[in-house]
Amino acid sequence: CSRKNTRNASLHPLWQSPLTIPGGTRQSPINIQWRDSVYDPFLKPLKISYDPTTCLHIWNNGYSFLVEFDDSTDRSIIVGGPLENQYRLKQFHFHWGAINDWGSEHTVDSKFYPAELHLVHWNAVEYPNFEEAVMEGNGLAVIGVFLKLGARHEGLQTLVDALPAVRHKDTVIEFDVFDPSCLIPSCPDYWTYAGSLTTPPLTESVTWIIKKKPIEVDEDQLEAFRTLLFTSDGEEERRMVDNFRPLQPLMNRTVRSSFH
Ligand SMILES: CCCCCNS(=O)(=O)c1cc(S(N)(=O)=O)ccc1C(=O)O
Ligand SMILES: [Zn+2]
Repeated sequence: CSRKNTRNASLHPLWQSPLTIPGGTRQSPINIQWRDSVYDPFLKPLKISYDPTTCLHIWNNGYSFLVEFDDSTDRSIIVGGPLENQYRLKQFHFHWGAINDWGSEHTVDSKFYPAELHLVHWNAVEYPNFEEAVMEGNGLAVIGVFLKLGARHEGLQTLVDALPAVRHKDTVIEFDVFDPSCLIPSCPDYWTYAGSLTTPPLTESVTWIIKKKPIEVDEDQLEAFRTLLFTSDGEEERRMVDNFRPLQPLMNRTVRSSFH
């Protein structure tokens, strides 16, 4: 995908909040320049163990659609990789574009993918709840997975089939069994860097783990994302597209890779 200068997400109504928080030194998303990333032989493989029955519901929160999980126990966790502790799965969501030329939040060598999946986890070893973890430098760990146009993704289809039920902001549907590991590439390679939430409160509390390999989804599945609405039932409809934050300055950060 080539970078389009018509990508005016920074002017998008979604981003009333400041593009970069004043004094922010580790904001997300960023461009990952492959040749500038540094192989770290001490990075461990990321261990992912999700219990599909911890899945609760899908809801449209007016930014994206989120699949939320029961994070009251350690049944769905990640450990290893760059992480000192184990982190509990809270939710996953996506960012996507109006067209296939852009949509991801992170870029690789300035290339955009049409969409990006984020699996949000929090450090339940050191913090009592998610809200507190959101405010701490090592509070969150988000796995990022790029989506590229290709073959239909059967695991994603069960999610896509539920989207009409959450078309409007603040609608929710029960979704009681789903294993999100089917959305994560089997290739173990990832980049990792210290960053932030890409939506308010934009806190600098995220250890980002960005998978090198994308997953493939087909055009119909991307189009299904674009049928969602930012707006509530009864409001003038605004299609939920381009729900990504513009790229932020790398500043004094190094992106590490788990691979040569
Ligand atoms: C207590 C305030 C939490 C705000 C952030 N919530 S979150 O689940 O971490 C999240 C992360 C992200 S992101 N892109 O992973 O930073 C996007 C949306 C949300 C959300 O709340 O919808
Ligand atoms: Zn996100």
